[in-house]
Amino acid sequence: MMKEHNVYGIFIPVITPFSSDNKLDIQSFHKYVSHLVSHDIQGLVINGTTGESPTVQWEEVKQMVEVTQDILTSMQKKIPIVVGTGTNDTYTTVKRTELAAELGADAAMVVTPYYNKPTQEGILEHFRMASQVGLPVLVYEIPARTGSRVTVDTMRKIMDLDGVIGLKDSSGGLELLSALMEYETKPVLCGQDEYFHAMLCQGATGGMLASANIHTNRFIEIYQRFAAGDIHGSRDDFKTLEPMIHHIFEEPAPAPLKWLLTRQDIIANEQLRLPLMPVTEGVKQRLMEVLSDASVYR
Ligand SMILES: O=C(O)C1=N[C@H](C(=O)O)C[C@H](O)C1
Repeated sequence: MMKEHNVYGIFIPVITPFSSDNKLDIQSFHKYVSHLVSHDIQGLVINGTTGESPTVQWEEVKQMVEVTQDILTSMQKKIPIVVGTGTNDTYTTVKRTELAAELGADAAMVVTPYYNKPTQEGILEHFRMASQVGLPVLVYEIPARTGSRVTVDTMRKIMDLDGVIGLKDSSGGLELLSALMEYETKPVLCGQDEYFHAMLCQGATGGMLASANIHTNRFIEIYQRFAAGDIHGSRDDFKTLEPMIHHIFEEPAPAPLKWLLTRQDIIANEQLRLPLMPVTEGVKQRLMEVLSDASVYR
């Protein structure tokens, strides 16, 4: 199981590949995860936003976790598998966190409850219940998607819960992170790709970055250069990736990413489940402008 000291470096949130008839394409998943695991990544996240969690069934999550475990065993790699278990219903979140623990996941990623707009007290209780399951919990704060924002005060209380090992901060700026850094806090991963370098400078211990599915080694190098103290060099490297990151998030995720992975022949199909739609020609064009063919296939 994951511990606080494992919350650093580059975590890759994986996409969920579908066939053209909208079934889980487990063959593509196998090829794709084997490719990712061949890089020096710190961990994988199944059923995150990038994994299209709102339209993925638990049975499919189970299959993806099992295939990932098989791949890690056969490649003799030991990296944590984090599973997204959070919903806007505390009972279901607890149930899913229990199921993830039974599956042998190393941690659960629990998003702030969305849509029903709970009070700060309700949000704290939600995380208290999830953290009592016994599987380490990574808190996932993403107000732009959830419709609720956790205050610094509440986040500090959540981070103090025994079963919580860290935060994935997709809060949309540096305010939450800098406020937490004023106190002793558990590790925080950047979950907002365009702020990756800025958040490292502010004290983040790494990133959970959908865009690191592409140019994975460059993201790892940026992290490693930063960790070795080369702030300016790592920033200059990161700047070269910013246009790609911008276009990967120009339309709802993970449509642009699925298209790129299909182009790279890593997955068979860019299919998404409705209501998500395939990436438009305009974004494809702009992505191709910033990624020469040679660099896309790197
Ligand atoms: O997969 C995720 O979960 C991620 N969520 C963030 C978002 O939805 O904006 C971005 C991050 O790159 C991955």
